[in-house]
Amino acid sequence: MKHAIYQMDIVPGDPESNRKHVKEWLIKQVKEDKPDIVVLPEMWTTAYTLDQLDQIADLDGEPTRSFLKELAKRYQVHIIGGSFANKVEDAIYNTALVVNNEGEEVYTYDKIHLVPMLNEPAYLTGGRKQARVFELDGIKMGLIICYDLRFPELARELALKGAEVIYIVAEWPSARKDHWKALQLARAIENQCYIISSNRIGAYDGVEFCGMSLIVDPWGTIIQEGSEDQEETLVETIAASNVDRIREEVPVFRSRVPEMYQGW
Ligand SMILES: O=C(O)CCC(=O)C(=O)O
Repeated sequence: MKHAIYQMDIVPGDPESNRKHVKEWLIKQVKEDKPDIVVLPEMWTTAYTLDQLDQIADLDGEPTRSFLKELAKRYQVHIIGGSFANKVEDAIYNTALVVNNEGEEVYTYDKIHLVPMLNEPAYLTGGRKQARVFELDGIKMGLIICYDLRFPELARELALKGAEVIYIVAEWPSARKDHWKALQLARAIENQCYIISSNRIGAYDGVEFCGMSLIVDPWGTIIQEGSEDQEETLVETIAASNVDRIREEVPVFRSRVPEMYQGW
């Protein structure tokens, strides 16, 4: 499955302009080197303009949901649609959306863990729906959002539900870039699955973001790594058969003793 991961910069507080930018990028990708699936970063419509979200967040997923569905259908590409601020009644969620290449919504997820360091809990509501595994082209996939990466329980839960690939959509700051990389390697090694991330570059409100989008294979080897400061696209074809091979070679899942980890 050929991936194109977009490590993009984001215009703060201007969803229209970011949607236009993503559309132009996708059309170019499809023309040059058609991917099967594309991946966008966290909060790519607005960036972390938390104090403006009440005015500029999507309402019940619109218009970003229709925008992504239309793009996916027209260009016949699956879209891991990063995440966007999404107002539902009085609450604003950090919502991720996945659509298939027929323009159908296959998964939606609200970021569970909110970031105290960015004051997220003052503006956003944490998701309380269980993360699920979804399937595209016969590959089982999970998705987490940025700070969720620090909670191994969540990635493990997805792996136990069968995820062969876990996507991470992020706006991860440069100040903690070593954690960004190390945690992704750990999640790939311990869960023996692909970890594929899209992180923004650029800066907002004094916070710099570190790019370094990654494709890590189920052995924990980095097969692609984005730069720290350039908009760029990582293109890579992955084969889910590597997951089974590595799980046979080092049979961690068969060696688990779950009754010893209760209370996790
Ligand atoms: O955990 C971190 O250090 C960064 C998390 C973050 O920036 C986010 O979830 O948006």
